[in-house]
Amino acid sequence: MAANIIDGKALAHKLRETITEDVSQLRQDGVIPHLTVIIAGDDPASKSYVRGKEKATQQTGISFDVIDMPAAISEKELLDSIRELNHDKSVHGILVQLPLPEHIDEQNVIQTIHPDKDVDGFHPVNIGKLMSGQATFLPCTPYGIMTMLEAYNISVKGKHAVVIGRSRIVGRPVGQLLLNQDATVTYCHSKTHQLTAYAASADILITAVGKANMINSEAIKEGAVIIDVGMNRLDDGSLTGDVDFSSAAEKASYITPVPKGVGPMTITMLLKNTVQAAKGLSYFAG
Ligand SMILES: NC(=O)C1=CN([C@@H]2O[C@H](COP(=O)(O)OP(=O)(O)OC[C@H]3O[C@@H](n4cnc5c(N)ncnc54)[C@H](OP(=O)(O)O)[C@@H]3O)[C@@H](O)[C@H]2O)C=CC1
Ligand SMILES: Nc1nc(=O)c2c([nH]1)NC[C@@H]1CN(c3ccc(C(=O)N[C@@H](CCC(=O)O)C(=O)O)cc3)C=[N+]21
Repeated sequence: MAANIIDGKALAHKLRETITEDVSQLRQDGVIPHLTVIIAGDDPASKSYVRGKEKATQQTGISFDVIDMPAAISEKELLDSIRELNHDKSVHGILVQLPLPEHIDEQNVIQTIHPDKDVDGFHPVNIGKLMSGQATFLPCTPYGIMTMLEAYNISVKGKHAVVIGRSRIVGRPVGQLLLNQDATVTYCHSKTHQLTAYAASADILITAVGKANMINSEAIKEGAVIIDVGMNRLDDGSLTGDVDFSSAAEKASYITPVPKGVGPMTITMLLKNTVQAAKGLSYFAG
């Protein structure tokens, strides 16, 4: 079987048209949706992701600013500037780019962002709401994945979904969203025995690890849907996912490429969450 390619970039473009209309309506109503990004240090990959977010907000009419902090910033100073943004009525969304410098406690930072401005969906209150199926900001990458599956009419109900990776920002929440939609979910991670056997039993395989080509066709069931979240920069400067795309595409029914798969959807859902924050609403996680 030759797989259908899930075109995240094209879907992202289509969704951004609706977002642009929403922003224009909000602006007519006197609300200028605004996202503030905080970045600490000068990791080139983080800088490049933030530029991607800036470009996407500009394209859709969302107002954007970035607060650049030195890597040596104290945790207290970082938390103080988040508290200031929490009180600033012109700021609807706050995103602190991860990873943070090692001396800063990531969890303290996330918990300081007001849950109503947490457009990343990382605050424990928002995670708790997601877990209990209440309205909330969904984390952008898992939200983008669910949106892609829906757009391609891929039903998850009753299917075996295997998630490789259990991070708080990708693996865990995407598994929870799949479970909310009646998939049977298995999580795999670095301590999993027989990972290949689990992967090969997946109807839907989500890889969120960060290891180039760790999954090849041997670990894929005929007709499986493959969602590759991995972003790995190779020595030649090119980007690749966790899945060996060409061999996997021979067995899968659907597959996301890297780049132009999950990445553009992540940014689109951030735009959507920011507009939603500006409207003072949140979503239903069910
Ligand atoms: N496209 C997009 O929009 C986004 C892409 N990414 C990319 O997705 C990937 C994952 O990101 P993130 O979740 O933040 O990463 P983390 O590093 O936080 O998590 C990686 C996960 O992979 C697991 N893992 C590591 N090695 C293995 C292995 N050999 N076998 C099985 N599991 C393993 C880890 O297990 P353990 O828990 O046991 O350590 C961990 O759960 C990265 O490449 C990142 O760049 C991330 C965010 C957005
Ligand atoms: N607080 C926080 N929120 C995040 O959402 C967050 C974060 N920190 N830290 C890093 C990860 C990573 N991430 C990506 C977003 C878009 C692309 C993306 O657009 N990728 C393009 C390619 C980009 C390129 O060519 O460099 C693509 O896949 O086509 C990738 C990765 C968000 N993250």
